[in-house]
Amino acid sequence: MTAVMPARTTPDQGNVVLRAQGLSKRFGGLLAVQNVSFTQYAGEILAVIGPNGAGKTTLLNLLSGVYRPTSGQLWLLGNDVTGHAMEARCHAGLGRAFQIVRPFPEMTVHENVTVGALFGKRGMNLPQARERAYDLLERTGLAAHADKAAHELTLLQDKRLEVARALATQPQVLLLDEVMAGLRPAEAQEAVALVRSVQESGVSVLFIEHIMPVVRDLADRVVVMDQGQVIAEGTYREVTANPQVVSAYLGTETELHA
Ligand SMILES: Nc1ncnc2c1ncn2[C@@H]1O[C@H](COP(=O)(O)OP(=O)(O)OP(=O)(O)O)[C@@H](O)[C@H]1O
Repeated sequence: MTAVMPARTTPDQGNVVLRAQGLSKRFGGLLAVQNVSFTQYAGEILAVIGPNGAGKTTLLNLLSGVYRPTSGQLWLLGNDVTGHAMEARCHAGLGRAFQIVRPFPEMTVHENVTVGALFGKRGMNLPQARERAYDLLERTGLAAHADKAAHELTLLQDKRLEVARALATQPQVLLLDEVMAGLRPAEAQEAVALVRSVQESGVSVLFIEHIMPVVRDLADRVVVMDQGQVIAEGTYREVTANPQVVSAYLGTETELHA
């Protein structure tokens, strides 16, 4: 896969959008996430990678509020949101797009995004939400499909819809859970360009991804997890040269050096 990236937006390191401190999540006897700490800066695209079962999705569920942590704290835009439910985090500026795309299948593409706009921002009335939805369909390349039922979309269009729905909630931080999964390389490039355009619009992005060329092309910084813990953090080049990371990926199907 070749990189066709425009110049990167420089993250604002004086401005923290997301800070996790000692986050842990226990499922019975299993510590799926152990004492995870990281910081995300405004405008930054942060990737979370790691072999299967490393705890990435569980971490994302802790960030978005699907799970409460067993211990640890989370700050969003300087506010402690550790005890906040998903809806409250969404209203506070955290958006999420899921790996398994789940729009309302019988509603149109435009209606699906309108629902996102109504859900995210308190005080937005229906005409405003409908207009915002049209803007987002333009931005995500779905305008021509606005009146189709959501179930008629292709996989790539579904992913675009999921990003549009998450953006409709007006997030300052967008969480993406393997949104490139199942895409062909050319489609993944289109999805990469979309994520880059999201960042350029001022939204910080945290994403989980298994496809290493995507991580290399998109991430300003990479957090590597293995067995629930953060084992490395740095640029793509730094973490893929880290012996602990190489050893964590040894014997997996993922080709670490894209
Ligand atoms: N709800 C749950 N109940 C019990 N165990 C769970 C639950 N969710 C995840 N786990 C376990 O926690 C560990 C971490 O899983 P998680 O899905 O977070 O990893 P992952 O890094 O996202 O993996 P993958 O890359 O395969 O999606 C795994 O051992 C998994 O079986």
